Amino acid sequence: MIELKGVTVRYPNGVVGLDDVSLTIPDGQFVVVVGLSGAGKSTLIRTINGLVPVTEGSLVVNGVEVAGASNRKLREVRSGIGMIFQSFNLVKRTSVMNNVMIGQMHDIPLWRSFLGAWSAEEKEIAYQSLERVGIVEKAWTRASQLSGGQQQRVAIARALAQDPQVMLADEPVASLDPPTAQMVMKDLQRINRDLSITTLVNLHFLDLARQFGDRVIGMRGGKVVFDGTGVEADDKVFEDIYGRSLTADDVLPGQA
Ligand SMILES: Nc1ncnc2c1ncn2[C@@H]1O[C@H](COP(=O)(O)OP(=O)(O)OP(=O)(O)O)[C@@H](O)[C@H]1O
Repeated sequence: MIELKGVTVRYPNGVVGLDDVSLTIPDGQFVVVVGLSGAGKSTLIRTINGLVPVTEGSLVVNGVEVAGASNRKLREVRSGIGMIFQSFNLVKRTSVMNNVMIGQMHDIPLWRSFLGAWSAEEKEIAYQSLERVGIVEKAWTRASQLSGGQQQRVAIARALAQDPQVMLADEPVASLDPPTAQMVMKDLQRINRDLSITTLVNLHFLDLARQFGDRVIGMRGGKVVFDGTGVEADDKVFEDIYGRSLTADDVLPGQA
């Protein structure tokens, strides 16, 4: 479970990234977070992962208080959280397999990961993770030779190999074409349902948010301004979240 109570995040330059946010995200929920650029979506994800310190309030992730936590505690929290980024963040010049192995690295001494001296069990976990995203035949391909959608699948497999309780995805489909964006969102949804991994996905396309958000959280100016289901999130709700009328850029191209 993820629980924020009155969480405010103030960056060192004085900008408020989160403004008195209270949220409870039960285990296994699939949550889509929407809002314009600068609304605080990335700050929310980075705060849950302990990368940005909580200025005020309480944030408990899987039973651990993150606000004011020691580096050791933060490492413990992070080991249970898989991260997915817009830009995939793979090591491009090495194989898919090695990239996925990096997901298990918090359990593996660094020298072994450099030598690629993986145990049979570690390899099995990596294969299973690649199977979950349907890309096992690419295990020994260099990451640089994959399409964007394939790279994002490898990034998802890398996160899965970590055996996370929570998955945080920051604009995971923003660099992908519309059909590939659909496929990657379906991968995330299927994994959430099959493995009950609590999943938070930042999105800016409202049609994807409606389609995939069992729960949609709308942010504006660091505050939660909507919290409901994808079905409830009609155009009026999105206009309130965005503080403006909707435009063609707000939907995935080809879906309008
Ligand atoms: N490291 C930082 N230092 C100072 N201010 C920051 C920092 N990171 C983000 N901010 C500010 O915090 C606010 C929230 O930003 P955040 O990146 O969380 O928004 P976002 O909704 O994820 O937008 P985007 O989709 O553009 O990333 C913005 O005003 C932003 O300028």
